[in-house]
Amino acid sequence: MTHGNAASSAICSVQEFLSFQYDYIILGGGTAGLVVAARLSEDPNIRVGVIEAGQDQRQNPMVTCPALCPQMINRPEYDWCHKTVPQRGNQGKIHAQCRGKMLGGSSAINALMYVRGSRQDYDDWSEFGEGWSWAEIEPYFAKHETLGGTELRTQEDWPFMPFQPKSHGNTGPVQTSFNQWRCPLENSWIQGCEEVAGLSSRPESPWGGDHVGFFSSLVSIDRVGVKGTRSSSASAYLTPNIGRQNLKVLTDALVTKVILSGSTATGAQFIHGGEVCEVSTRKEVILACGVFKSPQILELSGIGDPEILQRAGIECVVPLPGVGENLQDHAISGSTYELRNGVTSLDSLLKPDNIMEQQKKYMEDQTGALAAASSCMGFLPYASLVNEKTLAETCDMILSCQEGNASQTTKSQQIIDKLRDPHSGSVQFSIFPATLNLEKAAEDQSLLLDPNVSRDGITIVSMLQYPASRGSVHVTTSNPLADPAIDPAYMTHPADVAVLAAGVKYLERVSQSSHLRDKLERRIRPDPSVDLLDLSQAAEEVEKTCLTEYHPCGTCAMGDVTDHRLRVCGVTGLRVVDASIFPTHISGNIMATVYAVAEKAADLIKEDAV
Ligand SMILES: Cc1cc2nc3c(=O)[nH]c(=O)nc-3n(C[C@H](O)[C@H](O)[C@H](O)COP(=O)(O)OP(=O)(O)OC[C@H]3O[C@@H](n4cnc5c(N)ncnc54)[C@H](O)[C@@H]3O)c2cc1C
Repeated sequence: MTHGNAASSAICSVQEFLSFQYDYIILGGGTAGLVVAARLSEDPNIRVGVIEAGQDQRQNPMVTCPALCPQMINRPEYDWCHKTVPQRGNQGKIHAQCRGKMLGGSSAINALMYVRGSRQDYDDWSEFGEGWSWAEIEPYFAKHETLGGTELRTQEDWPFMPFQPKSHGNTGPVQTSFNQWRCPLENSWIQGCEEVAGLSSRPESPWGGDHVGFFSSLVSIDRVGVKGTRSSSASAYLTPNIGRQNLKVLTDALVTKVILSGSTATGAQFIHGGEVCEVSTRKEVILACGVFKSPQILELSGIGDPEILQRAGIECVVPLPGVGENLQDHAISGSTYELRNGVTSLDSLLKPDNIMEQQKKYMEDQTGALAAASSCMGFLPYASLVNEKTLAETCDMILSCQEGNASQTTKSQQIIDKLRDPHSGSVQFSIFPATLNLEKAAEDQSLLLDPNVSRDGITIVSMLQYPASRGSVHVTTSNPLADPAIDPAYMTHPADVAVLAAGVKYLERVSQSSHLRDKLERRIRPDPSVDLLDLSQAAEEVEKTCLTEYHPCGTCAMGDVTDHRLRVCGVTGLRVVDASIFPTHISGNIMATVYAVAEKAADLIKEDAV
């Protein structure tokens, strides 16, 4: 490993960046992009250039202090602040779509929950690309991770924080840990969920391919090195390699297209300081601009559906109709409750005196609420939430609404199989120990935390893991400065409404469980007049209040847009490596899977270079 001159930095001026010849150009220095950059530049003979639209925020406390992440949302210095088109399945609402705009990308703005999908999710992926089964991707989870500080779990919390060391890495760049600070109500919620689901045990190893059940999850927070700080792809993969002479990173540079010579990618065009610049590559261009911008850049480069490109005034160079299709997101819906007198949540911690105490604690020993993230969660099979008749009706809805090509038919069948599977985590649940306003937050996520609470509250949410709805992201103009049209198509499939409603109904029962009922004063949202135990009323609510879990994926899907080695079909020298290559959604939060995809992609690129 070459670290070069310690005084030099990979982050450079545009003049310096343009003065080099690169073997690989990576477009987007986000979660996946920086993994690939770090792995490829391990060979000192390989020169790697990264072009990132955002800035270097690695030392900014907003990024490094875990609890401050909500404050970055909807601020253009951190967030792309995308908007969706009006959502016809959600009363025409325009949803905010936050994406990290800085080195580290969304791993630098996200809510830090460290979760992996189920074994079956990746086995299903292998139907769209050889080499992506659970057995084949599992080593790349361990490769990116170091699980630290497990000895810091208190005796009381220990039973709620199960893990098996064999499922975790201990030398990877991304630091994971359990929360040290937790809201006292979290364990009661876990017990209430278990009581209603009839579960007598917790998952043994939630990161080992089976996470059905309830537990306090890991978070991407360092407890060992720079204690109490966010571990992002920038801190994990760039900071340790910042002195490499063969790695150059340009910030504040907006990629506008991939340069093609015929159907071969030869470089990239970008705008920096108002100037249009071009950079060429000897080997490959790696597109890692994320789920919304990677398909946009392909289309701006003339790769995509000829009709869509023609409408936007872009000449089609490589027809590839799957680009920008297959957008899938996890949708959330849930309820907010006021707590009884004497029962507290994060709401009281946010009061001025308490927050000052927490700030002092964070400064002193990097612990307390500011060094924590929301992490209590669980997964249940849909088949366990509804009776056989409702299950059959939901599966029939998917069968009868089937449209599209053979790949979409396979995807629909996989969803049906998972909904029927009594061991599949097809619905995720979580508790946010604060009063949230889910209804307002859909349109402006900075309004998620309700500031005007007289009593402490909690919000419990249900999350659809295998959406049957399919949305899209497409250019509407050849102007690279304009956002693409983002349509997640929330709740446009009746099966999605049915699954999410069943989750909301289950949580209403949890609120009445013996572990919670004497701690909750009343439900404040949805209005108590709504009977959430009635599936049709719960369905109306989810159609009204759903919003993103921040997990959009699938817009340059493996099998449709890329091959199994993530090479763009019909183009030489161009790969996509980010959340857009997911062919189908996974159960759980997706950052860990993006890291694993990027680690595996780096190996594929190295193998293909030989
Ligand atoms: C608010 C929020 C909360 C989340 N919470 C969690 C969580 O708790 N747990 C979890 O597992 N997942 C979470 N996620 C999801 C997860 O963080 C993302 O899915 C993942 O990080 C995406 O990685 P990526 O590499 O695909 O894209 P990104 O990390 O978004 O990287 C794309 C990069 O490309 C850059 N870029 C884009 N366009 C251009 C351009 N034209 N030119 C140059 N650069 C460009 C961007 O600035 C960015 O740096 C959350 C996401 C968000 C936004």
